[in-house]
Amino acid sequence: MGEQESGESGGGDTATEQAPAAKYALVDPRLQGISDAIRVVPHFPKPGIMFNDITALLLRPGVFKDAVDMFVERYQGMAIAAVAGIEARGFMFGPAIALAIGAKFIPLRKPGKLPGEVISESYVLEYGTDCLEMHVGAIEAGERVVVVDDLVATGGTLSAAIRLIERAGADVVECACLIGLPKFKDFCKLNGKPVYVLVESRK
Ligand SMILES: O=P(O)(O)OC[C@H]1O[C@H](OP(=O)(O)OP(=O)(O)O)[C@H](O)[C@@H]1O
Ligand SMILES: Nc1ncnc2[nH]cnc12
Repeated sequence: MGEQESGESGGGDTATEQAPAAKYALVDPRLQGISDAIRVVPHFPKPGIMFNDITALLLRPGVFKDAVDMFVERYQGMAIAAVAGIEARGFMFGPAIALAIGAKFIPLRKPGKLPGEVISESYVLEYGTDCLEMHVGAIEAGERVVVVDDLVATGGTLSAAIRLIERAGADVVECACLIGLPKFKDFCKLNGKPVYVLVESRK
């Protein structure tokens, strides 16, 4: 696999030359179900954005479990102390992964939501700007962390998450997303950290 780790890349050229329905068949059959369960909504939340909606996947317990299982299989046994989930959609996958691998879950929240002392990092989005916050003391120096979100587009959100965790002295082992937008293929790593993506956005 390349520096942008991808669940779809393991089958090499043979997989990418298949008809769309068989795109992931030679890599891991679960990936096709995951890809098919993601709804693409054109022009949401504003014109020109092809919105990848994971709520349809959440309605299908078998597919939802496949996605969580694939991350669990990747990170179990890697001495991961914490899974950091990005609000809001990273909260839908991160806790299940954390429990399964015996790690703590750290919510990285949008501004003003955490009651304790926080550190903050701002970032630029595909459709705006935002900020992530983490409680001081949630993580200890030297701990190994996986950052989880549903999707990577520009990589700005994950980069802010990495900066937050590194400011606390912890080690980001990898970032994990269900979906990578095609333009993200141009990135190799974010802040020097690998990004593992299960499927590429269909449109
Ligand atoms: O790679 P990027 O360009 O940074 O974009 C990816 C981020 O955008 C979406 O979240 P959004 O900010 O829309 O917030 P939400 O989860 O609260 O809807 C998505 O869930 C990622 O967190
Ligand atoms: N195209 C997209 N679909 C869903 N979430 C997103 N976050 C940023 N870009 C997105």
